[in-house]
Amino acid sequence: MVVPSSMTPEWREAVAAGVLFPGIPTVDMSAPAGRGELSREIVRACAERGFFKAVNHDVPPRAAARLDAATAAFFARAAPEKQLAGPPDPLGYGSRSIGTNGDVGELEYLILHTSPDAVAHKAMAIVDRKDPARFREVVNEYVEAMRQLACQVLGLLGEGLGLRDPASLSKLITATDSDSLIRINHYPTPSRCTAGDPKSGGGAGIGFGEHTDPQILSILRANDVDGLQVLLPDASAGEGVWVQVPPDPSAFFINVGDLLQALTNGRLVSIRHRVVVGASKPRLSTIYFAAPPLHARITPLPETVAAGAPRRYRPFTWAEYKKTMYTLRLSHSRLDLFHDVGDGDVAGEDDGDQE
Ligand SMILES: C=C1C[C@]23C[C@@]1(O)CC[C@H]2[C@@]12CC[C@H](O)[C@@](C)(C(=O)O1)[C@H]2[C@@H]3C(=O)O
Ligand SMILES: O=C(O)CCC(=O)C(=O)O
Ligand SMILES: [Fe+2]
Repeated sequence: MVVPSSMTPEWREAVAAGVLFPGIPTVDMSAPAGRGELSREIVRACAERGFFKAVNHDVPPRAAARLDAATAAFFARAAPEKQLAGPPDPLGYGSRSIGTNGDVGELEYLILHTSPDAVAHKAMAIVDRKDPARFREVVNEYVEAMRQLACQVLGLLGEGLGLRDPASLSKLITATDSDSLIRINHYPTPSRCTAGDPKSGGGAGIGFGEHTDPQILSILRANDVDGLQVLLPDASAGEGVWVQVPPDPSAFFINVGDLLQALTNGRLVSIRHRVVVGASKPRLSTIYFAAPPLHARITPLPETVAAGAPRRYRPFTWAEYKKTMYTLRLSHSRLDLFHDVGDGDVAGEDDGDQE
């Protein structure tokens, strides 16, 4: 387990003793205390942490098991066969390189657009030529389950934030031309040459470098291999601390993306996270990135801008944001480039035309 050096002594002691994983909220999606309490809990987790673990959700275990079997079979193929599905353009199969600006990690991956047409095309062309219908069916089933979970969370956030139309966030991702993605990451066990290399941190290496997710909401599920870490605020150290997220294959880890931070004027925070590898088993993770259509206009929702407070972000489209993001390194704080430096546009002067 990684115990970040900048942790307070109390935290360090508790984490080392295994009695506490500070700051990772767990949310029971079956709403034992009622829907109102559930929506408040989710808003609080997304505002204070930008991240929570969802348990007792409605996603059928079968959907996850079938996708894991199909993707594990894909990654088990010989390299030249997998490379037929790459290089990522930015979708498709990739190995080690992340994006096109020099980022690398100890992983291989598959990124797919979630529209049924795009899934069908990839299934037929590259992923499973022997049985494309099966791959298509398995991916579509999982994507549909993720879309429903994302809508449930965004609906609850809409209620908890007191939006005039509580469905306005979920509507952004349900449009037929939504730009949502699914990504499957496979982190092989570190090779013998790097495992003992002190420069690689005594066996631990960077699987996926630190970053925020650009979209609205990300839903991650992984096998029982650890590695995911989130950067949590540490009031006493004045800087963040990297906290290991204990694996739980039956749960979903949900994080706020940059667009949701902008839509809520910074009330909900897009959390930085990374994957550190070094475990003795390969890690397999699947992430659904819920995104709006390319033309969607992103601007702080009026209800999230406190009276008299400035809007922190200027209006932009998801297409514009994406274009900028692909020119930047993984770790870039890209949302900062969309700060409103303009004419003192304040709450109450609502231009209200959210798409
Ligand atoms: C370096 C990059 C990879 C990335 C596109 C980018 O230019 C910056 C954001 C990266 C990221 C992080 C979250 C997702 O894994 C991802 C698919 C996304 O939408 O933004 C990746 C991009 C990628 O790997 O193509
Ligand atoms: O693979 C993981 O567990 C997380 C990867 C990630 O954060 C991403 O792909 O954006
Ligand atoms: Fe991520």
